[in-house]
Amino acid sequence: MSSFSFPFLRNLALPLRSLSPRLSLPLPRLISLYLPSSRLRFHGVSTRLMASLERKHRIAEIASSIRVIPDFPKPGVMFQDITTLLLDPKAFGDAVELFVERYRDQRISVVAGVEARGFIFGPPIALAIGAKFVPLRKPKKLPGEVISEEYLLEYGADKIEMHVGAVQPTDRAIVIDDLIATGGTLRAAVKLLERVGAEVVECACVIELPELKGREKLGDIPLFVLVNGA
Ligand SMILES: O=P(O)(O)OC[C@H]1O[C@H](OP(=O)(O)OP(=O)(O)O)[C@H](O)[C@@H]1O
Ligand SMILES: Nc1ncnc2[nH]cnc12
Repeated sequence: MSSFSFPFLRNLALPLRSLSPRLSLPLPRLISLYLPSSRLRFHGVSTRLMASLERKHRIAEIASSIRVIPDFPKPGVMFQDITTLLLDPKAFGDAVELFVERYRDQRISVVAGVEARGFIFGPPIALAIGAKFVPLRKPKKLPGEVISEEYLLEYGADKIEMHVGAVQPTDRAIVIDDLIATGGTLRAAVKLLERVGAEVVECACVIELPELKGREKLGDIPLFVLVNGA
């Protein structure tokens, strides 16, 4: 958002240019020299407000790009389909960017992604923040020695596995998935990481289904989500 989106700055620009024709300072710098401090404070608040509105707009676009399919894969489930989000590069990029903004300066060394849809969001986040990506896979997919955790789902039971040696006790990890429903999957992921001594800083999902109260299963581990699903 340029400073000149704010009308009072736009109005100030013309007289300043004529007052200081020989000054070769960039216009924003020129304005900051002339503006009273109260105006600067106002400008700071406006910039924060614009950033917050911009963030809300990006989140609304992400939410509207997710398709909801009733009764899939079984009656009564409102399936949150993120494949339509992936078809929209702006919304997909914004989703990744919002996670990157949150974790960039938190010394995260591991991004653990849950199969299958955590494999879509996890790797670009890991690359952007300079962390390793660790896949948490469904049973019998990983070729090396594994540890595993079983869990219950909204529609069935499952198990996830992690390679022994992929995560060290010194690692600071986040767990990424597309969605939290009952929370069983993320709880199993957290348990895997904690069993090898890593610190789990937070779990992060694009979508939360708040009615299923999944975040309560995570205990003390914070959960960060972008949107609520129906
Ligand atoms: O909070 P929970 O109740 O544990 O459910 C959330 C999990 O369910 C979905 O995956 P699913 O198990 O359907 O596997 P898939 O991604 O391989 O389709 C989703 O991607 C999460 O991983
Ligand atoms: N309602 C839902 N939509 C998409 N994935 C899910 N995983 C568990 N519940 C789900």
